Amino acid sequence: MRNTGGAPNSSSSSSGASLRRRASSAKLGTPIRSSSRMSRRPSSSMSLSSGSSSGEASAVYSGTIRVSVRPRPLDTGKNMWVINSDANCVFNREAGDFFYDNVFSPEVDNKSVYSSTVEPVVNKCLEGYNGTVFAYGMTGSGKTYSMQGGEGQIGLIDLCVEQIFSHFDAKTQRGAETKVVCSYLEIYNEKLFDLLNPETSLKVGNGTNGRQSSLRMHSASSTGVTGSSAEDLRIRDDPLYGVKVVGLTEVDAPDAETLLRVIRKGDSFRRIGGTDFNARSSRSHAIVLIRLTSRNAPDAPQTVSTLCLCDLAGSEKAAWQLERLKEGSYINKSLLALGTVISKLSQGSSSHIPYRDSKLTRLLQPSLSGNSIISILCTIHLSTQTFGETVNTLRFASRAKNISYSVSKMENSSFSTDEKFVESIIRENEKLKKTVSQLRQNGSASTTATSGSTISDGTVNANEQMAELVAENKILSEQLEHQKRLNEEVVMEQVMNNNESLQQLVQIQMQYQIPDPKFDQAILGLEQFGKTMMTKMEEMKSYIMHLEQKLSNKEYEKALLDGGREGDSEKTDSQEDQIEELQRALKSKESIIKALKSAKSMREIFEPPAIANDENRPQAKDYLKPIDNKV
Ligand SMILES: Nc1ncnc2c1ncn2[C@@H]1O[C@H](COP(=O)(O)OP(=O)(O)OP(=O)(O)O)[C@@H](O)[C@H]1O
Repeated sequence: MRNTGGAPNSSSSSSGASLRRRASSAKLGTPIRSSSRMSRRPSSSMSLSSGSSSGEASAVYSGTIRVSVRPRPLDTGKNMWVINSDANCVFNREAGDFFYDNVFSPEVDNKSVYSSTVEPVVNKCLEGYNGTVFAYGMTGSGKTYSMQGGEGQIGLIDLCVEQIFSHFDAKTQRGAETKVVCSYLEIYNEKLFDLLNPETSLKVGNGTNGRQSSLRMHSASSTGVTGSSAEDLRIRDDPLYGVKVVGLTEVDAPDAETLLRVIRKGDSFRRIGGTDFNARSSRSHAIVLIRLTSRNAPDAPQTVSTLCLCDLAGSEKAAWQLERLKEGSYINKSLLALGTVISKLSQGSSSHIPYRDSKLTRLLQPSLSGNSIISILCTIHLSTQTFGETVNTLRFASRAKNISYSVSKMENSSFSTDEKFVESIIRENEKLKKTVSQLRQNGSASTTATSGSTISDGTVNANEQMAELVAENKILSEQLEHQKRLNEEVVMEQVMNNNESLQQLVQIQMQYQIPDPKFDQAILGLEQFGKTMMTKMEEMKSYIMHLEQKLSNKEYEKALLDGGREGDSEKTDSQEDQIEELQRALKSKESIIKALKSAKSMREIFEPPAIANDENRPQAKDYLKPIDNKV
């Protein structure tokens, strides 16, 4: 038998000498492959370099996927494989030798596996890089044992939680702000379920007896599948995270105990059932998402990263139970899709990567397409009975080892202009709100403390604040011009909030009659703001028309598909996704119309005689011309 698809060289000779010879190279982190493959990969498994994105210095982490193999201790049958942990090699006379970053001995404990496979990824996550860890292997080979733990062994997920909180607790003591948020979902029969949504009534899926029954929590059963049957969740594109699961529960975890409790609860809703190789087989892919946010000081950049921990369902040959057969076919189909994606990526293929072929690959798309540092733990059986499956797993592992990536740190100093803009505008808005409430207080103080137009100290203070506000507003207006369309919905909301705050300021000035030349500057600033708004409105109007045109084309295409190709559900799904996306984008139309109305009302405020009399100065109304709201 020969290895193909990026698998290491086959060797028919005794492995001893070749293993030792290769050990030194493997330890240096240089994968043993044909020279052409080696030249495509970075020389070390993971490296940190400084890169540049959009003209800004940002740390870029380059490396290959870290691949480790963990054999399960043999219960019965003959051992078919030689495991050489020193050389990080798995060998079989027929299949050849396979080299990875780590090959563990069957006796190894979870802590040792953790320190070589997951800890380096978590370290990087804590610095602000996204990280993904997944356990892959045939049914009963030890994925859940590794990820969740069992038989006195703490799981890799728990060890992640420990590491995260020991780091964050120390950081918090040094004055940093930290936040941990967790989500947990499963993919069962190509549907997505929220494992942190216990509110939803739980039903048991069709068991082998074909009946439906209700359960509160799972219980291991060799005849039925247990777990939640909440609504199927949808995946959609997201400009910040690549993809997003709509409506997925996010739970704040202030400490390790809470996070572990949340994850355990999720575990309890996972679907399990019995297979030939595992009486408590996970029948779904389970994905824990832990989002880490930290800021060393209030003015320091914020670091955001996501750690994605996946316990995949195990591949298996055709099962004897009808329900297992159906699940098995979904599991195998999604693992096949993952294999295809890995294979294409490992070939450096510039052709289409079929991420949309399964929910699993679609969810892992951002990670696999270079947004995340990845470590894969492949679990294997050593027995004769499972020889074919083990070879398949090792080949998958070899292909994964060929994939290289460059991941950027998720720090808001390296966010795109849009994200920075939204962040800054939110901060500005907070400041404006504070100023407005201070002015309100000062204004009422001055009204009670003075008679006629005498100004109190409080009002002078208010004017200083207003001058600051004008300066801030100018910056804000400049930033506005740079914002891109993708974020327009969020941006419009923020712009309107600012607009409202500014209008409140003008109203306060009029109400309390604060005579100060600085106020004129404020008005100029507001005019500039209005002008910028108008330019933006025009841009948005044409963008909306473009979206509406696209939407009607898509609806037409979908109608054709619905009518002509009933069976092609994937195509129509993707069409529906696109239509929903467009409809969502079009929602901003409402915001724009609201903003236009708001701008018009601002124009009416700008008509106080003292300002309108100055003929040499451009008037707010020059910019704030009424606009046809029909777009
Ligand atoms: N390294 C190991 N050491 C000791 N026992 C193990 C090891 N790996 C797995 N086991 C045992 O083997 C059984 C099956 O393991 P596990 O449930 O982790 O398999 P799995 O790969 O998750 O299977 P599935 O895909 O069917 O869910 C369990 O009883 C587990 O305790």
